[in-house]
Amino acid sequence: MTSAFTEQPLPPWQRAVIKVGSSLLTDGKGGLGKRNAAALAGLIGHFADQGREVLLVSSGAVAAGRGLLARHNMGVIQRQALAAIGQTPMLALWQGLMEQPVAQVLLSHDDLRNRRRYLNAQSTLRELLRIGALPIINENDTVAVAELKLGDNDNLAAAVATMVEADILLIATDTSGLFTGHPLEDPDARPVPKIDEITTDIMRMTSGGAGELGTGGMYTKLEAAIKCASAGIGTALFCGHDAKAIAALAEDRLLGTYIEPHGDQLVARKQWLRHTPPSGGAIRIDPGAVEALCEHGASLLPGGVIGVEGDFSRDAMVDVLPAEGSCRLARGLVQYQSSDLRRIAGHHSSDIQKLLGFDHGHSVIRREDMVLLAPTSTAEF
Ligand SMILES: Nc1ncnc2c1ncn2[C@@H]1O[C@H](COP(=O)(O)OP(=O)(O)O)[C@@H](O)[C@H]1O
Ligand SMILES: N[C@@H](CCC(=O)OP(=O)(O)O)C(=O)O
Repeated sequence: MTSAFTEQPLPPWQRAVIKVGSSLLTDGKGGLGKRNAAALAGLIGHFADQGREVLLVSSGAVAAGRGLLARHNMGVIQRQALAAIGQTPMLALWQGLMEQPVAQVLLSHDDLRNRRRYLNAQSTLRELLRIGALPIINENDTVAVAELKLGDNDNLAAAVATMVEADILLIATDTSGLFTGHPLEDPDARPVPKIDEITTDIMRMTSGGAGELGTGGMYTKLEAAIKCASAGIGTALFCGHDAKAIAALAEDRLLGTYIEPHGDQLVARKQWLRHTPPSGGAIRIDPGAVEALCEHGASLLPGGVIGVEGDFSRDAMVDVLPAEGSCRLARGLVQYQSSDLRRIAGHHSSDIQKLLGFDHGHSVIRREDMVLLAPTSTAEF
């Protein structure tokens, strides 16, 4: 077998989701071990020093619980109980290694399917990044009934990457990347450094299943990569206990497998925004806001809103119109429902909390949620 991957450059990124598998966080005796976590924490700290944003999806709660209670042959309920026991030590492990505050975020399948809970999770994650905390995300194993369990953190990591519009998903596991067959069972297995598109032949390479401590093996990692690719996000698989692979990442190089996204994330998102069905609602804005949007590519703030037409909910697709006339300037996903927007229209963003008693952020429509339509716009999109 040719076991060696060679280094390749990674595309530039500003926001990453890093997923760490259980196998990397154990000590060989069934409990938590900190050696690999320390190296990965160092890498995350290095990225933070560079001003880049990282969210961590960490497995290891069940493994940590099992280390404390030495249980074997577990069914779902036993795993859920052990996850509840192990979640705190797992989080404490990371907190002990990080300089920045860590934030526990437990998500379930339900949270991702329910629009309101999804949006709240999204806002909280964005706020955590804004204040410089490290979100540490795991599945909420205790409440997830078997048929609604996400089941593996690879797919959870892809959902989080899409939710926060990450530029890249970095998956740390116990093998150097994808091989053409199971690296321990297939003597002819060769490394696969780069994948343009995940085909059924590529999925078949993962039939060997997971390692002793993992859940989905390479199969769920490729599933995650497929989800990310269609959202314009690249995925990198690397070995989290290989010092060379970690050193390479610190220099924006990859020793492992890179799975290309299908297209430019921004273009894909703007395309999606352009074609999302309208809610029938509209927002009228003053000339200063027209200039900010169309010439400077700014977000729409409440101060520039002079009229709200129709009734719409938070996250509805609304048209943005000038003070008079029906020529649409832009369209976008609104952060405040129409009744709340009427109350904050014309006010400074810093007054939102006082006026509404809550705050979904300082913008009415965030730049990344908006697409410009006016032919005279000089701002991008
Ligand atoms: N084609 C393949 N290439 C590499 N690893 C594979 C392949 N097929 C199965 N595997 C297994 O997948 C394991 C990694 O997945 P998993 O055990 O779920 O790890 P994690 O805990 O990091 O999620 C590897 O250790 C290996 O045993
Ligand atoms: N939520 C579980 C992790 C499940 C999981 O996907 O594990 P892994 O395949 O090691 O990433 C735990 O914390 O133990």
